[in-house]
Amino acid sequence: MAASVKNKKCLVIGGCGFLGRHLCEGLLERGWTVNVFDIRSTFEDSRIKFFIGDLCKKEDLLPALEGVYCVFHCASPAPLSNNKALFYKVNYEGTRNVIEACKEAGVKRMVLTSSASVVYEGKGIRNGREEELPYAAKPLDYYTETKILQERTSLEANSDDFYTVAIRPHGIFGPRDLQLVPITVDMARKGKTKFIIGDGKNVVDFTYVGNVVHGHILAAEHIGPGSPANGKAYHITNDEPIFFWTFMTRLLTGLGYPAPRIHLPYSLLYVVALFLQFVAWIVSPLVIFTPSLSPMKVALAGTDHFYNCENAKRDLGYSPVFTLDQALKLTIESYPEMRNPEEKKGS
Ligand SMILES: NC(=O)C1=CN([C@@H]2O[C@H](COP(=O)(O)OP(=O)(O)OC[C@H]3O[C@@H](n4cnc5c(N)ncnc54)[C@H](OP(=O)(O)O)[C@@H]3O)[C@@H](O)[C@H]2O)C=CC1
Ligand SMILES: CC(C)=CCC[C@@H](C)[C@H]1CC[C@H]2C3=C(CC[C@]12C)[C@@]1(C)CCC(=O)C[C@@H]1CC3
Repeated sequence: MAASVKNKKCLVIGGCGFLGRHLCEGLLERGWTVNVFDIRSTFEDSRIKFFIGDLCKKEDLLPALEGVYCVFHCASPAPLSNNKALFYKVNYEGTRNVIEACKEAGVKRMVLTSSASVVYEGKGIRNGREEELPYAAKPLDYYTETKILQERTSLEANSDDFYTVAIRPHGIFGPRDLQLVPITVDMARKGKTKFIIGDGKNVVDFTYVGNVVHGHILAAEHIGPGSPANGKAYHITNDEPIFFWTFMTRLLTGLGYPAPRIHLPYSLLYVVALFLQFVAWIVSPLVIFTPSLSPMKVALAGTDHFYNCENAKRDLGYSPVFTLDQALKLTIESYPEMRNPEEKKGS
């Protein structure tokens, strides 16, 4: 049964990021008192108390944890940054630090933002269930490798004195998104979205940020003494699997760009991505460069990866609040600056 959270105080670690800020807005609407902890400041809100610091430093965290009922840990370095040292420092060592600081400050609950990619290693996943999918034995990138360590550490910390739960969103998109929409538009403006990787029939989940926020808040309201959610991981999706390339076509055409139309062999692109990754590794002692075509991106664009969220429905009372149609409309409308500048000239 969901606990009453009226005026309970939470801390959103990573609250100045894409998901974090939406989470703060959702929590405030739900009646929570919200503190934000982040390494940077990106917005102001008189209802929120901001703490700027590094989650890897306990002395930075402790003041922000005073009187906190639940911590939402959704901080991470940028998923596609490929910075191995930073991923380990923040996602693994930093999360251990967050757990220690929570216990020292007497915080009893933590909701971790994990990722559905923790079970993904480039092979197709269709309607994947949490209890049927092991952690990826061969993660495709350092980000995923450290998200696995982060989730495992967080769930192992679960006890009757400190309740933890992990939310595994997949392919989050929405207003103020820093990954999916900006990268896709950048590719479109460089003429790189005319290609379809593979046969274009791979089915995936994309999850609207409002639904991810809803899942996080439900998780915080449900963990506690005797809850089946304690120490568990939950897939949170839109529950509307879609062809990856149908989603991309709707996003691109909705922003005034042409639809992808030229098929390229998946295996060829994957080999090219592996070669570029090898070259980047060879030259890394001299220069750091992150190829835009990575094995992870190619795999995500060319294989099935959609997940079952029945466990979240059963244990958390989750169901998506926004449909994919509503979500795409809200997202496209929120990005006037991302529209194709050529469409005006053509009209
Ligand atoms: N975007 C997606 O599609 C998905 C995201 N996720 C997970 O959701 C969470 C949020 O992702 P998203 O909102 O996209 O990411 P963002 O990068 O937008 O937000 C993360 C925030 O955490 C901050 N941060 C990073 N390092 C530290 C640190 N050492 N101390 C304090 N704050 C720090 C970031 O600051 P800075 O920008 O300066 O690094 C940023 O403000 C992440 O855990 C991610 O793994 C899971 C599935 C899909
Ligand atoms: C037309 C075309 C190929 C556009 C590129 C879209 C990509 C930028 C996104 C498609 C799937 C997205 C995705 C993530 C980042 C952006 C994409 C690769 C994550 C890796 C972000 C962090 C996660 O935890 C998992 C996400 C999986 C899906």
